Amino acid sequence: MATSSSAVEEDASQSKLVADRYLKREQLGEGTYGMVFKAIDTKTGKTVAIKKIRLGNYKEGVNFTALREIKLLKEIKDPNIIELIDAFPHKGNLHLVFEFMESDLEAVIRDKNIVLSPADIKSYIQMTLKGLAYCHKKWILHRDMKPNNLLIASDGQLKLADFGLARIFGSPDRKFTHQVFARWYRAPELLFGTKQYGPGVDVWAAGCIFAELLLRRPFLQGSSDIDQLGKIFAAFGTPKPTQWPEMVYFPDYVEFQYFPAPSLRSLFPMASDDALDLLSKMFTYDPKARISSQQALEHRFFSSVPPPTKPALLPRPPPKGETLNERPLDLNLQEGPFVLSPLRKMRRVTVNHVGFGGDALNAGRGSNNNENDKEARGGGESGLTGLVPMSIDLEAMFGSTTNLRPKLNSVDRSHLKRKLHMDPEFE
Ligand SMILES: Nc1ncnc2c1ncn2[C@@H]1O[C@H](COP(=O)(O)OP(=O)(O)OP(=O)(O)O)[C@@H](O)[C@H]1O
Repeated sequence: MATSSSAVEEDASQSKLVADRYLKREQLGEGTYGMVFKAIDTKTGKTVAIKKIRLGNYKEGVNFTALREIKLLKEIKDPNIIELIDAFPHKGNLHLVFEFMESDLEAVIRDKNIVLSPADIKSYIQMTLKGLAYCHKKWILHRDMKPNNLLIASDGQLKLADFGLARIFGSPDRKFTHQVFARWYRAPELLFGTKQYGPGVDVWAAGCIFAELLLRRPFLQGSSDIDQLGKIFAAFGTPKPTQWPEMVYFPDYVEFQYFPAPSLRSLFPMASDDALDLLSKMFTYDPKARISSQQALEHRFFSSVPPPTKPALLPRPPPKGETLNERPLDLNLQEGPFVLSPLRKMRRVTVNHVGFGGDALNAGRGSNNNENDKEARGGGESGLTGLVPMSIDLEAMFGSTTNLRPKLNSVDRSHLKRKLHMDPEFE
């Protein structure tokens, strides 16, 4: 996304120059480590994203190890890893400058106008695994893989963002509202509190992202670490010590009621046999037996038909910051004219998607209640429509699994707030 030199000059008069090089533009958002701003790199004319990391949280400042690791990150060059262009301290904050990315995988998954074909899903998950394999080869773990950390460039390339930051700046604090969602991608060994983990944690998370691409909603949405484990065990069966001998020695190990594994096919009815085989290997409990990112790339899923879609041809949401005005007018998205005569009937009909194909008509819901609307649109939490068949709801299938999963159906309010862009404090 290059900017002409005249545009740079014009901008220079309006915006603030940071570190004598970057013209600061609007704020893009705030994440675990601090604010992110859009900026123009006057040296290259390119648009960049600057992550401003609050050093106040790191009492001794960034130590030498951290600086050495940041230097290492700058040397990572791979088409599926976001490029760290520059790093510098400014006014007590550390600034990390990254290439600017138009979108992210979370936006793709949530965009109801996007239909993802099996070839598209294959392409997105292949790019994810390629980025992971590159870093794992260099012994760098991500540790915080989730769809909004998988950014998408204007040429369709998916790039892993925030690589290595968890190691440098410490594991993100799960107290932050925006971090709660990362739990859904956490491997069972992390949930059991082990401090000795490896690249398998990223492979597990990639498996969750693969599942989310297939289902178009987060796969296992735990409301606490224990609930997350319960949901994992309801999906894949409670692990037996013979299956995963180290499990019982983990610091936070708790014994769960035995629950047999349902068939993977019942969870992902539309996935190919190859996709299911790869998923089962990514979701192997014992991290030592779990498939590696490189082995996953070599799995027959990627060589069987259909071939993965070329990145440039992948369906993508409109770039960030693009307003509806810039898109073709869609009358379905607009409010129609008001009715001036008294209403005879205040009734609205919405369609509720239940499981796959089990649509039920749901009449008379209030139109101003976001949560009701979301629920009515199907899936509760994610509010996704049945663009692709939804998976079977585990509880609906297996009846009472409440011992395993105490809050299976509870809607995560903070997630809703985030998805609806509401203030986390809002009640
Ligand atoms: N390289 C980038 N290009 C464009 N936008 C970016 C880039 N990096 C981050 N952003 C945007 O800035 C915002 C904050 O990003 P950040 O990565 O700090 O947190 P997050 O991904 O929202 O949450 P978390 O910290 O939990 O991962 C998000 O909207 C993100 O899409």
